[in-house]
Amino acid sequence: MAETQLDDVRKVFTETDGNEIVAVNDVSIDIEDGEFLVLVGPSGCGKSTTLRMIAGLETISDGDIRLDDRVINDVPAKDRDIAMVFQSYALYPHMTVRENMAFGLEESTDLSDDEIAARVEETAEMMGIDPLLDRKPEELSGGQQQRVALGRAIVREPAVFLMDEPLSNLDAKLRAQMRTELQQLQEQLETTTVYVTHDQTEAMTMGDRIAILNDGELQQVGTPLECYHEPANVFVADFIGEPAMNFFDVTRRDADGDGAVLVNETLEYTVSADISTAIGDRDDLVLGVRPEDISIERSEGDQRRADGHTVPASVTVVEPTGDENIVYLDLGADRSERIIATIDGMSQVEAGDRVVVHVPEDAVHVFDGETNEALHNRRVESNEPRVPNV
Ligand SMILES: Nc1ncnc2c1ncn2[C@@H]1O[C@H](COP(=O)(O)OP(=O)(O)OP(=O)(O)O)[C@@H](O)[C@H]1O
Repeated sequence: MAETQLDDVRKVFTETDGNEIVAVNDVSIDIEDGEFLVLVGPSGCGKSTTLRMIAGLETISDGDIRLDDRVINDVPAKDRDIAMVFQSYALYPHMTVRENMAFGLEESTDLSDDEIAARVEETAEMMGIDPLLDRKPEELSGGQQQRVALGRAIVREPAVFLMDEPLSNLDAKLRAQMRTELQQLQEQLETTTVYVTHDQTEAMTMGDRIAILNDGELQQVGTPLECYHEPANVFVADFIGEPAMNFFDVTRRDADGDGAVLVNETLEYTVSADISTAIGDRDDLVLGVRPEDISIERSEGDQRRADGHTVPASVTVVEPTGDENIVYLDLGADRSERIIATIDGMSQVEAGDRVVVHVPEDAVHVFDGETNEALHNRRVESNEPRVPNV
C-alpha cells in the first residue's frame, strides 16, 4: 500500500526530425493509499505514458513522482515495488503458470523456494487458477491468461498495481465479469491501483475516483458521480455518459426580472436568476442537457409551454435497447438542431411523430463558449442519488 503522487509531471517525446510531442502536460494527481484510480481518456491522450512513468518504464521530462513522499523519478523500475499488468498479458510462453507466477518473486524477494511455492499456491487459489498451475500460457483461454497475469502481479504483494487496459482483449461478457472481480479483489487487498482505460463505462463502474485526460492535460479528477453531475468542462461532460450530453451553442438575452433567455435560431430557453448570475455578462455560451433528463410528449402543432423550457420537435429514429428507447429528434420548425433523449422502453414513440421536448431547468448545464469551462451544473438532490447512464 502506498500513496502515489504526481506533481506537475511532464513528458515530451522528441521525434527523429526534432519535432517535440508533449504527451503529458504538467499533470498533478494525489492517489490515496489503497485507492482505485482510473485514468481515462481518448486514444493518444497520454494515459499509457503516465502509467509507464509511474512504473519507471519511461523517463520523466519534468516534475516529480512520489511513493509515500519519496521521490522515485530515478529509481529503476525493478526497485519501485510496483507491479504492472498489460493488455497483452506478457506471460513467458515457455514457462508454466506456476513458473510465471514464481518468477517475479524469485527476482525481487529473498523468499525461500518453499515460501515462494506456498505464496503462488495461495494466490492461485484466490484467483481460481489453481487447476491451471502446470499448464503453459498457450494452453489457456484469453480470460485464463488474464487471470494468470493478474495473479502474477498480486503474488508479489506490491505497494502499487498499475494496469494498462487489462480487460480489453476479453469478450464483453467476460470483461463485465472481470471488472467486478477485479474491483472486489482490489477492495480485499487494499492495494493502491492505477487503472488505464479508454472506456468510460469501465471508468465509471470501477474507479473510486477517475482522472480524465485529454491531449496530455488533466481535465478533472473526481468520483464517477462528481464527474458525471459536475463536469468541469465541455470535454468531460461529453466524454462521460452514454449517449453523450446534448450541446447547443447559444447567446444570452436579458429576460424580465433577474432571469435570462438562452437563444439560437431554434431555441429560446428561459433560465432563472441563479443560472443567469452564474453566466454573468458572457454572451458566448454552450447549453448542455443529458439525454436521460429530457422528456417528450406527443403534440399536434407548436405547443410551447409557458415556462420557456419546451421546444417542438419531430422524431427521426427510435432505437429500443430493452428497458429504454433512445430517441433522435429534430428540433424547431427549421429542424436545424438535433437532440437525443432516452425514455422509458414502454413509451410508444415512432419515427415521424410530432412531439414537444421538455428540458427541466434543474437538469441543464451551461458552459463558457470560449473556455469550455462549466459555469453552472445541474442541480443534484443530495438525498436522491441518481444512477448515471453509462
Ligand atoms: N515513444 C514515443 N515516441 C514518440 N511519441 C510517442 C511515444 N509514445 C507515445 N507517444 C505519443 O504520445 C502521445 C500519448 O501517447 P499514449 O500512448 O500515452 O496515449 P494513450 O492515451 O495511452 O493512447 P491509447 O489509448 O491509444 O493507448 C501520443 O501522441 C503518442 O503518439
